[in-house]
Order: sequence, then structure tokens, then C-alpha cells
Amino acid sequence: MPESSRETPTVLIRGTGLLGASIGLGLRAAGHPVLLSDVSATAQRIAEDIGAGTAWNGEDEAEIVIVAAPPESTAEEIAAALSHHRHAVVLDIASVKASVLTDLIRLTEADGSGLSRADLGRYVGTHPMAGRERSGPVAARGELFTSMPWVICPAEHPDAGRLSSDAALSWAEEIARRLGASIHRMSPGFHDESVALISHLPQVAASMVASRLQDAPSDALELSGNGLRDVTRIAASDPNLWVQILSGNSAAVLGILYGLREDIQRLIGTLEDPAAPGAQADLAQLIAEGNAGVARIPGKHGAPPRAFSVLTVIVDDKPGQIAAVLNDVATTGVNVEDMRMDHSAGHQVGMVELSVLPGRRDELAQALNEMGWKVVQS
Ligand SMILES: NC(=O)c1ccc[n+]([C@@H]2O[C@H](COP(=O)([O-])OP(=O)(O)OC[C@H]3O[C@@H](n4cnc5c(N)ncnc54)[C@H](O)[C@@H]3O)[C@@H](O)[C@H]2O)c1
Ligand SMILES: O=C(O)C(=O)C[C@]1(C(=O)O)C=C[C@@H](O)C=C1
Repeated sequence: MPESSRETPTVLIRGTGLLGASIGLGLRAAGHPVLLSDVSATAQRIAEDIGAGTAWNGEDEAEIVIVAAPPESTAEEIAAALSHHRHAVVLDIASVKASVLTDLIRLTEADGSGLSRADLGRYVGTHPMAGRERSGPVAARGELFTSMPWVICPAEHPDAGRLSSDAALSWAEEIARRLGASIHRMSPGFHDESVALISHLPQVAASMVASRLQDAPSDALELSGNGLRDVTRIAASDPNLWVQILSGNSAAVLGILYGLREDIQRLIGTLEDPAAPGAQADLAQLIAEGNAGVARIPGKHGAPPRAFSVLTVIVDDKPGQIAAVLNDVATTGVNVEDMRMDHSAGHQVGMVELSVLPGRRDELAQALNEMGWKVVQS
């Protein structure tokens, strides 16, 4: 446990949108007093109303400040927090890390900043690898971070080496842990290279696939199944946020896009003459390489990839059905590892897909059947 005046110090959250309000909900549940502040009075009031914390009066001291503003405002907000709260640990959660740190160092070293390099000892850059395709406090969830990775990037100076103090680092990790996340410590540069591949490329790919649908005939769209939904969920993300993320990490994203461009060009060449010698093997290789890549995505808490068994429960499309299914599952003692809900086009039923450990599937299916649920195993 890091040294602090209290076990559950007061946390000020600056930026009370999706992430800020989710952190507020989670930290309040963990016993922290939480203060909220946002440039948008509406976002701040909604966050207060959903129980993420109470309004900051603009003066009170906090022991920990979490900047959850958009990336373009993050460095300035960190500098302001370091100035205002002279003893606080200051964290940010922006999706890009190296550009925020560079801007922060520049602001700190500017004449008249009132900050010194020593003040940066109280700063740690972080990034929860959890979110949603929706913005704003209305979409906030206190459990958003449970079992998800949370990156901790000790601040480093190009000439002076590591800046973040041990005390600040251990508070950053403690906060992530209290929100249920798993800790991954790395440099800002390695973080940005990594998220270009596992977060920024998927966003670009989803947006590009979904943009093809804009002018598609509605008869074609009515055939949409899970394949399309799986690939396009994040295409609903906020353009304003993603402009900032992609331009803040452009070099790393570009490196991946160059490789992708080669793959697409090759695929186009193959499909232009699929009967040519070697073409079928090329196509098989494309899919097989995808199989190999997807098999490397780890499970929860960085555990090795694990295939879950899925069973589908057919429910009436009316309020309270998902809660009723989950309540009955809870009585069986079988842990649900993942869950999703789908609707069957043109039918008044929903399909609740439950992922469970393979050894528990049959037992759960039988128990749910006995309780009167209609279960389909896939
Ligand atoms: N959305 C995600 O999935 C996700 C996941 C991890 C990290 N992040 C990062 O978290 C941060 C917030 O993202 P979000 O999804 O919660 O966005 P959001 O749009 O839901 O919320 C951002 C909030 O910040 C407020 N704000 C803007 N400028 C501000 C300033 N100068 N000071 C204080 N508040 C300010 C806005 O009014 C808004 O309420 C971003 O830096 C983003 O990169 C987002
Ligand atoms: O699950 C989602 O909806 C997300 O957008 C999450 C996601 C991600 O790519 O994993 C998106 C961007 C953030 O920087 C962190 C998390």
C-alpha cells in the first residue's frame, strides 16, 4: 500500500465523461471521496446525478487528481493540476502517451510555468484498456475496468531519465487495482506502438468496413448477422476523440497501415484471377494467418487464450429477461465468462449468448432447461 495520509484519499476527476464518470463510480464504491469537475456543466451534473462523486468547488485540495479529459487538453490539465494541488499525485488516462508527455515537459519548461522538473515526479501517465463505443457520463459503468489491462507509463525525460516517483507510481497502480484492472508497466513509446496495433488499427478497420455500408441497399443490410456486428461495433465511436488519438499516434499507426496496404494489394491481385496457379493457397494462407493471430489474443487478466463454450438462451424481447436469466444462472454456481445479446430480425425474441468454461456448459444447459428456459447449444 502506498504511503498516504489516508487509506482512501480524496480523488479529484477532471473530465467527467465516459471514462471519468466510470472511474468516479468505481472509486466511490471502493470507499474514496470523489470530487468532479468538467468544462461542461451538463457532463458534470450528469456524473454527479449518477453517483460518480460530488462537485469540486474549484479550490479544495485533492490528494490524487485524475485527468480524464480529451487527449488534446490532457497536458494542459495535468500542468494545471500539478500547479493547483502542490502535493497531489496527478494521473492521466489519455489513449496516447508519448505526445502527452512531450507536451507536458514543454509546458513545464516554459518560462513562467511555475512548475519544475521535480513537480513531474508527482505525475504518472496511465491508460485503462477498457472503454465503450459511446461517450459521456450517461454511458459510464463502475465495473468497466474489471479484469481489463491498465497501462502504467512512468514519466521519463529524454535527458534526465525517469521522472515519476516511486510513491506516485505505487498510487497509480493502486488506483487501477482498486478498480479491478490488471497492471502493465511500460514506457510511453512501447505503449504507443502497442496500442497502434491492438486498438488503433481495429478502430480504423471497423470504421472502414462500416463506411462501405452507407449506401448499401436495405435488403442487403437486413441479412446482417454476427460477423458484421463483431467487426463493426467500435465503428460507432466518437469521431472527435478518434481524430485526436490517431493524429497523436500517427507514426506508429502509419507503420502498420503500410503493411496492411501490401496485404490488400496482394489480395486484390489474387482475387483478380482466383484460378491462377497458387491463388487458392494464397487465400488459404490469408485466413490461416488470421487464425494464428486471433489465437494469440490473451484471455482475461492476461491469461493464455482459452476457448469458452457458448450456449444461447432464447428469451422474450421484453424488459427484465436478461436479469432473470442471469439470476437463474447465478443459482447454478456456473461462472459466466462473457455475455452478449442479439435480436433475431423480424422475431419478437432475443438471444442471450453465455460463454462458460467448456466443462460447465452441459451442466448449465441442463439446469436452465429444467428451470424452463429454451437453450440452444452451439
Ligand atoms: N472512450 C474510451 O473507450 C477510452 C478508453 C480509455 C481511455 N480513454 C481516454 O479517456 C479520456 C476521456 O475519454 P472519454 O471517452 O471519457 O470522453 P468523453 O467525451 O466521454 O468525456 C470527456 C469529457 O472531458 C470534458 N473536457 C473536455 N475538455 C476538458 C478540460 N479541459 N477539462 C476538463 N474536462 C474537459 C468534456 O466536456 C467531456 O465531458 C480521453 O483522453 C481518452 O483518450 C478513452
Ligand atoms: O471497447 C471499446 O469500445 C473501446 O473502444 C476500448 C478501447 C480499445 O481499443 O480497447 C478503445 C480506446 C481506448 O483508448 C481504450 C480502449
